[in-house]
Amino acid sequence: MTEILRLENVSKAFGGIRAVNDVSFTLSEGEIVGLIGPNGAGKTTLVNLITGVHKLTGGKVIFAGQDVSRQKPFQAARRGLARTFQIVQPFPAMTVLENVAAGSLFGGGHAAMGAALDAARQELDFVGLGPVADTPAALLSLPNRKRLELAKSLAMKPKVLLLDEVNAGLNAAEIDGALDLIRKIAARGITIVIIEHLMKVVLSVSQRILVLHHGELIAQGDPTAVVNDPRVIEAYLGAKFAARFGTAASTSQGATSHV
Ligand SMILES: Nc1ncnc2c1ncn2[C@@H]1O[C@H](COP(=O)(O)OP(=O)(O)OP(=O)(O)O)[C@@H](O)[C@H]1O
Repeated sequence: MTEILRLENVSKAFGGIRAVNDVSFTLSEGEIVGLIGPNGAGKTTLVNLITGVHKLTGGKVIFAGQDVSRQKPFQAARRGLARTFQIVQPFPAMTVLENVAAGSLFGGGHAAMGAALDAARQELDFVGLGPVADTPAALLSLPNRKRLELAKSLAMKPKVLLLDEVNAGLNAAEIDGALDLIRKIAARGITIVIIEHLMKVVLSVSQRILVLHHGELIAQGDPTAVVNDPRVIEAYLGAKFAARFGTAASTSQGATSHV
């Protein structure tokens, strides 16, 4: 598989707090990777480091072979590093279509309005919002606002898409729909990093899982092996969870790596 993103010993300190500490991993084109860890583990900070929102205290971010450690957020977006936010905030008075076209213009996918609107229509059809393209964004339901957020990111022509709790607040059926869409996005060759607290969801969609704890990457690997990893159980999952979900452990022992 072709490498698209590599973090080398990435760190971020806020004063005395080491929010991210010496984290290294690589992502391949088109893979879906779950990023998990307790509250305050450093997940959102890591996304902010990858997308140029925060300056690195140490280490390097390499995107498509290029050192992008010092990039600004707009440069990250234009390169194809897109992200969604925990709280979805569309421009409420603009239509659904206009919101997505704005994403396309910002991301540099299309410089001209006509081309941006065409791309926006395509992405709205892809996420299933074609029929409500001319509706003001304020009138969308929560699941549809989340789809809108995805369409906006896709209009930026991303190569890597970082999804920060994209399923929060959705019911089981809505989550299934969102996961189908995430798989369809990955099938286009876009790499997906999904931050998610619902383990059932992470396990059903991720090909690989990264575990952060106190800013450190304590394990990475195959989902079954990760949920059976004693360090991950102790730091995050708890023994009760492991007993429920970890039964297939013996088949893939050794697939995690401690770092
Ligand atoms: N801008 C900031 N200034 C100071 N400290 C920060 C800042 N952003 C994050 N932190 C601290 O860095 C640590 C990691 O926070 P972060 O939000 O990245 O964790 P998280 O894993 O995303 O948590 P959650 O699951 O609750 O969203 C926390 O101790 C947090 O208080």
